[in-house]
Amino acid sequence: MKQFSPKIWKRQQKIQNNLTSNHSRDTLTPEGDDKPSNNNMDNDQIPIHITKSNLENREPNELKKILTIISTTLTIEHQIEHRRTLSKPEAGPGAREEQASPECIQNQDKTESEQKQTNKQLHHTKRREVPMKGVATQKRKVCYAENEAVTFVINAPYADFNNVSSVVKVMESEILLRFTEIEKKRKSVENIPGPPALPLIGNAHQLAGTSKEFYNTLIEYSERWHEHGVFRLWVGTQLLVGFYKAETVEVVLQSSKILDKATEYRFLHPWLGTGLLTSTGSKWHSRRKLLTPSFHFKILNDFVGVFQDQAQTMVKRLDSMADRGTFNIFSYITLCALDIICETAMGKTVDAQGNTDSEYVKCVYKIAELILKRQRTPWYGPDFLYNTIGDGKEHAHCLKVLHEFTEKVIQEKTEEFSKKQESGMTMENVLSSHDSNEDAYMSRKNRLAFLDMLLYAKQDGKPMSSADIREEVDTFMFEGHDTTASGMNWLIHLLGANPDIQKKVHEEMDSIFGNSDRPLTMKDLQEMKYLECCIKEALRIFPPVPFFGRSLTEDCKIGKYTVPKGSTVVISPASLHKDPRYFPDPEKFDPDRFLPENSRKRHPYAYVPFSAGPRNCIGQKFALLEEKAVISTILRKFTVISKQKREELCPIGELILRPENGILVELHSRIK
Ligand code: HEM
Repeated sequence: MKQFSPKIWKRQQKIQNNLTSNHSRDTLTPEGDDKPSNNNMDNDQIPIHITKSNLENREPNELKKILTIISTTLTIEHQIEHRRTLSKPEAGPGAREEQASPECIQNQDKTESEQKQTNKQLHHTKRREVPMKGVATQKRKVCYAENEAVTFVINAPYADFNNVSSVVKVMESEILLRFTEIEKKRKSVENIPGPPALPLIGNAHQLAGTSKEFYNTLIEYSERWHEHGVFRLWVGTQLLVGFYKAETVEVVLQSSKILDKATEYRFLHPWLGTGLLTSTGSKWHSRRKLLTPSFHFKILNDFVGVFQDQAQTMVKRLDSMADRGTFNIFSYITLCALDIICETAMGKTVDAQGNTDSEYVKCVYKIAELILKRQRTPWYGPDFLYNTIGDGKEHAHCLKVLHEFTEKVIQEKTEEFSKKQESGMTMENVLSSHDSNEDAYMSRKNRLAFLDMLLYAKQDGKPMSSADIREEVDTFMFEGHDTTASGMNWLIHLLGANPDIQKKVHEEMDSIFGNSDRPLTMKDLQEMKYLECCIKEALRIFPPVPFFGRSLTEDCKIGKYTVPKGSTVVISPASLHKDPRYFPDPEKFDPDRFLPENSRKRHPYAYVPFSAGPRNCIGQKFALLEEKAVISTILRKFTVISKQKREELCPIGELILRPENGILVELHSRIK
């Protein structure tokens, strides 16, 4: 028979008071006597019964409260109390395990803090873990997972006592709670239009096809429910709400509260950690503040030299394809973009264009493919399963290669940086020595990279750790090359399919460069006004990031609809950008839409290829400059003829929007 100390009893009372505030007391009373001092209980019972019948009639919020109270009050201390009791030989079923732990019994010679420490360690090592979906208990807290797709482990406080029946009861009530919550959620969003959902799997079966089908389904739904501005889907028990009208998108993107990324981004964590793209809360805030100066105009000015050099390398490769019929230009542009981001992010050339066998380059592509596959394959979710299968092993190999590469570069740069610091160089000196001469071509030796800026950056007076730096460098590598590559490829198709528009770009190039083949400068890029309209229009028709997601941390009101907390919001620029109210004849490639006089009055959230609001793309200026530099270098030299019709392009909405069949073109040398 167990004895409970007055302290524990107080906790019991607290639970009881909370539980019985609205309901009849007899359903939830602790077993045994009501009195603190003689509170006898059966060994294989926990002090409180939590059964379906006494939870069934409660509101989900109340249920949640009850379970939170129970787990916060049954603390480590409580368990230690149990251990002490159980360590007595007559203690019953749990006794054997505890007898082997004489340290459990309070040692009078130890100070209180030493004792606490010992108990803590004990608790930690002896704790048994009961796997369970949908809820996590960490020491004192029950955290409710907002996304049922995640599997958590409940470190059930009772598990230490071989008290299986009690654990089962807790689990039963948790499962009941989840179902009650989901049912309530389903009812509350019934008025949001969407396809009928099956029990448990929801609409997962409709989304389970290829990336192309997935993309097409989302586009189709946004067209079907266009006038509502939202549609809902259930992926298992997770609610996804699509937003694709300027008025609804604005509510999410302008909010300073809806800043958390959707849970699907967690598969990027092994590679990118929680860098700027994937972090949340105060970490994101401070990183964003810290990294913004890295996109300073003076730094971007240095990058023009990189754009120029890499675009020249690409044009040399394209020379061998010119005037020779149709070929796929996709990988030429993509490898150029990869070389650009390597050099600008790390100050290192990987020569992807010259060395397509590079292990690093292969792993960059492979890991993106593996991440995407994992996002769409529910059983690939749990790490312990994923790590044992072929894809998981390949993923681990790629991670090793990618991280080792960035770590090596960071180490080399850190050594260089230490030398510079010894000679008294500061961030201010560096920036002032990089006077923004828009007309100058910066030689490779003098260029700065993002990594240099990160080494100089200080957070609360302290430099960033090399792990922090790696997160950000890897994030730039991921976010900063496929996106621009996608944008440039679609643009090349559109220019090649619209000779009149291409002619205007040629005229603009000729007016800036004449017959000269001199290197381009920042000033030249700023003069490319018409090309900029073309780039923006291509980003409208084919947004490189076709969807992005946020997780709602509170209910979100959209007109007559309430999208509940915990839902994933999917913003779809791919659908948003085709709204005929803002873009009449939306499929038409018409760069004039972006002339200042035509875009001034447009709804600010009708066009968001770089997202918008506080979590917009930090690299958008960089991206526009890079696209101008690369495309202008191609068009100074060649005329492009597209060899595909629009319907033959088959866009696939993966992590980025890419053409299923590549971009088939003919290049003809320009005779000026
Ligand atoms: C055409 C090219 C690009 C497009 C269309 C694009 C688009 C986007 C979009 C839509 C987001 C928001 C994603 C989300 O909320 O999940 C984003 C975020 C971001 N982008 Fe870009 N991007 C481009 C180029 C770049 C480049 C070149 C860099 C870096 C050099 C970059 C770095 C980032 C980072 C770090 C974020 C996260 C920002 C934050 O959460 O504070 N992007 N980008």
